Amino acid sequence: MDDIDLHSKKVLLRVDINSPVSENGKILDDSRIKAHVVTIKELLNNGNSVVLISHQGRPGDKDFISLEEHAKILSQHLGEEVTFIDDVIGPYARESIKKLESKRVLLLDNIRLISEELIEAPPQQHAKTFLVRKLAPLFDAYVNDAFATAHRSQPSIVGFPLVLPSAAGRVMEREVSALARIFNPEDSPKIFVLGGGKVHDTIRIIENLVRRRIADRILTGGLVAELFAVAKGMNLNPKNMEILEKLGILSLVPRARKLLLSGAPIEIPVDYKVENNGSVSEEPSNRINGIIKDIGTTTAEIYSSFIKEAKVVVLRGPMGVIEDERFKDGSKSVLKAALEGQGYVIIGGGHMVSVLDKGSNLDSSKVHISTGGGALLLFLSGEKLPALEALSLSRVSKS
Ligand SMILES: Nc1ncnc2c1ncn2[C@@H]1O[C@H](COP(=O)(O)OP(=O)(O)O)[C@@H](O)[C@H]1O
Ligand SMILES: O=C(OP(=O)(O)O)[C@H](O)COP(=O)(O)O
Repeated sequence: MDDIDLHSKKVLLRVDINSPVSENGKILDDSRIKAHVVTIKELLNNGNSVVLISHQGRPGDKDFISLEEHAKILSQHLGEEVTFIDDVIGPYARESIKKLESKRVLLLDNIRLISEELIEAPPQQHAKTFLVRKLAPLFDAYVNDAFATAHRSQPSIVGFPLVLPSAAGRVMEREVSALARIFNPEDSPKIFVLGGGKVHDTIRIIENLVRRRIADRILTGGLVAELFAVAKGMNLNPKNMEILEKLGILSLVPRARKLLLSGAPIEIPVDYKVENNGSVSEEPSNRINGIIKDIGTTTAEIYSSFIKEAKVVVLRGPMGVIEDERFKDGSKSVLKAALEGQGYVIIGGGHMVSVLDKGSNLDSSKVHISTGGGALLLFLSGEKLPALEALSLSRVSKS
């Protein structure tokens, strides 16, 4: 933001306020919303008017909701009114942007309401989308503060830097510089605790970690663990297999098997917390009758013993269905073990971060809480992030 003129301009600011959402559509954790206040405040203090864009969830998922509640929460943290615009690239949004006065803030609705936003493609292609062509002419500059979405080559992330003066926001800058500084490939043992539901992203991350020999041990939870359990030939029972099938996770079994046969240091749970007709119990991994909802107590204890020996621990994605209080224990256990251990701890992912005890005062010299999950891990595993590549293209094209 120090490299381009951001004074008294109209600025399009891409943030990532994608947050964990309860079954009834309420925001469960506002960490990501709070994180962007620093960038927004700086832009407003320099006389800019700011239009925010972000996604929430994915079409078809329960957490794919409007950003109206996000605007209310952001207004509280910012201490300024954030006007929610019930539109994205239509005439109402464009007129509101044109009329926006200095030092005011708008938040457009969920950017993934625009079908183009779900397409992954190079910056040159996305610069020609309706989304970019409708919005870019209304702005003087584009700032990308969405580190947590930096791994997505989608229009709102990579399409604008080729057509507007662009810069990284303060959250993006802080994450990239902090992670580059703290993540020393030489430190070992390095343990990765990988859970959650984005299994297609996570297997790609694990393949990178194994190929580059970055991880000394990978402890799995969530749906990631179930993939590797199936790959190991374990019988998870038809109910769990149906869930995995519906999510397209079973198609990843060959890749998981290849990783296991290559000797990748991947651990899977020895027991699970399951739900059966509404009741919760624990079952050994070789006799699963219920629907898997969390790792079991024995697994949590074993994982915790590994974690406490690590020099670096990276955790991303919860061990269980943390939207339900009954299935938070696995995630809480591994987080507790990491924070009590002697190693450096990096915690990422919207859902995993939401499990942290808000009251705990964490030692910033040994803990980095990232706003990113998949983006964090792909960055640590050595992949180039499309958002950063697009910003560097912008600098080249400007010069
Ligand atoms: N065993 C499980 N079965 C189904 N969903 C799970 C399970 N464990 C975790 N999840 C889901 O994973 C989701 C979070 O995954 P992900 O987005 O990858 O994590 P993060 O946001 O921390 O990166 C949560 O919605 C949670 O309900
Ligand atoms: O929550 C996010 O990623 P994460 O689940 O890896 O933390 C980002 O907002 C990206 O969301 P996406 O994975 O739907 O593109």
